[in-house]
Amino acid sequence: MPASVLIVDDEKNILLTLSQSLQLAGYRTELASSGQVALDVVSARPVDAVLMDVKMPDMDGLTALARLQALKPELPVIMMSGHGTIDTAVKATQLGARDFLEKPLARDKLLVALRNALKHQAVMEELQELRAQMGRYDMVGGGPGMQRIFSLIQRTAPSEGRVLITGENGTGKELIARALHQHSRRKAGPFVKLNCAAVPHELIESELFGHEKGAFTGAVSVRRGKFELAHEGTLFLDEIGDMPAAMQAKLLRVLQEGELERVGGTETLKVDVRVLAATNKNLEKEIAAGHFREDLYYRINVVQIHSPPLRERREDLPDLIDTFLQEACARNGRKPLRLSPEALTVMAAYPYPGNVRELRNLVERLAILCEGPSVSGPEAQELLPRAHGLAAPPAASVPALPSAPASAGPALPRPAEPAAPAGFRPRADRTFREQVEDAEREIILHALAHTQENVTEAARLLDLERGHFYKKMKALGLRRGAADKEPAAGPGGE
Ligand SMILES: Nc1ncnc2c1ncn2[C@@H]1O[C@H](COP(=O)(O)OP(=O)(O)OP(=O)(O)O)[C@@H](O)[C@H]1O
Repeated sequence: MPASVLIVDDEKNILLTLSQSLQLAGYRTELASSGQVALDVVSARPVDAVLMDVKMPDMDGLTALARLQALKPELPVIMMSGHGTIDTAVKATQLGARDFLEKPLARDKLLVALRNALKHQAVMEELQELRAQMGRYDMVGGGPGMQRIFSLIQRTAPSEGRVLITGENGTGKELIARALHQHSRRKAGPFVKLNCAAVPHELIESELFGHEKGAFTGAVSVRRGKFELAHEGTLFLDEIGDMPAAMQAKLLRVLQEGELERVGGTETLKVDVRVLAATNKNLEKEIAAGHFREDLYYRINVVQIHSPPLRERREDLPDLIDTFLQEACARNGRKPLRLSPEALTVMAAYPYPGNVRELRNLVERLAILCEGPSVSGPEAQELLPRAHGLAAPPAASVPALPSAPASAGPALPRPAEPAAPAGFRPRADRTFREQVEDAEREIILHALAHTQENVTEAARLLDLERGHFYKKMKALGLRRGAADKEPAAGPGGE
């Protein structure tokens, strides 16, 4: 349907000439002889754009513009005037006019202004829609990759279909699983997670199916498994590619029959669970190598959602950085920080082998270490792992960071131990104590980054007792972030 333009002018000839001209260009037109009539039309029915004279009796164009903006702030209005002064044009723009044209109007200019206004409008509407979707899914990113994911979530969530979510570590697979649950018919039920890679092989069966009292040494009481806990809800099997072969066969049976027995039990339990699974492995290759059952693969892979690595969707970086920066500033009780364009350029060039999780950690460090109010290019450069090959900047306020892998490999490599902050330079403007604290903070943040924010694992890596590690974090002003993956109870706790 052609776009409709409301033309507002007290001169009848102008109304008719403009109307003819716009209709010839393919627009529908409505005519209003005063500001008040324009307001009535806009209140009564949808209009795509307004073209309005400034000088009119009764209500002048600027007053009408202010009222139209109050009524429909998103409606694009182009003002026109035969007596246009710079002052009037500035005022009109301040009031929200999209453009200002001088009379007599040149047809070409008018059509270009109108086309631009409508295009701008369409982009704004699209953005609003995306923002609404992001808000709905707790996920940030307006690029084509994320749009595809939002659209798949929207279509898949309400079904009972099993979904396999693939992608490198830290790309947001768990967020996708949670969004699928939150928008499913099971949303009032539980969302239960099991990280198959985090549970010792000998315990995975009892984690999934539960056990009876005395089933094995240490089974001192009956315990319900994740399947039972997820009854009438969703079970998210993270890192399913790491599930031991014997368990794959047992899982297949539950998926086929919806029945299970607790370890050491004889009673058959019926469960109503939707299973979502995620992996950073290529399961087809795992099948070819004999590590994963093909029949299980087809059972869990009814719909596949791939979460691309961050380096393949750099267009999402500004939004992600902005969101994480504001969150981190609020969490650390500091005024909002801004990223300078130079800092954004530096950050956009980094490959993020640890994907969004790594970005989030880097931004958290910025919020803790940068003095602000805006992050400079050298500060951002100093923050990024050196192995990325960026030239060392002159002395900056952020201490140097340890090396990290330069390649953008398929998964975030985890060193056995976090490296000490190599390249740490003494600084004349910090006391010895402050520099020691800076270094401690760096080591802790680095350990957390390499254990995917798992506090227990990070403490273990640094050979610190967990309670001591917490105290140290607190003393250094580091709080547990929202992304903290510390399990609440038992391995893979939700
Ligand atoms: N699109 C996004 N918007 C906002 N935050 C995101 C987005 N994607 C990922 N994150 C954040 O990045 C971190 C890692 O996300 P998540 O745990 O979902 O990744 P994952 O792919 O499941 O990782 P892993 O494979 O290591 O378990 C979390 O803090 C999450 O909130």
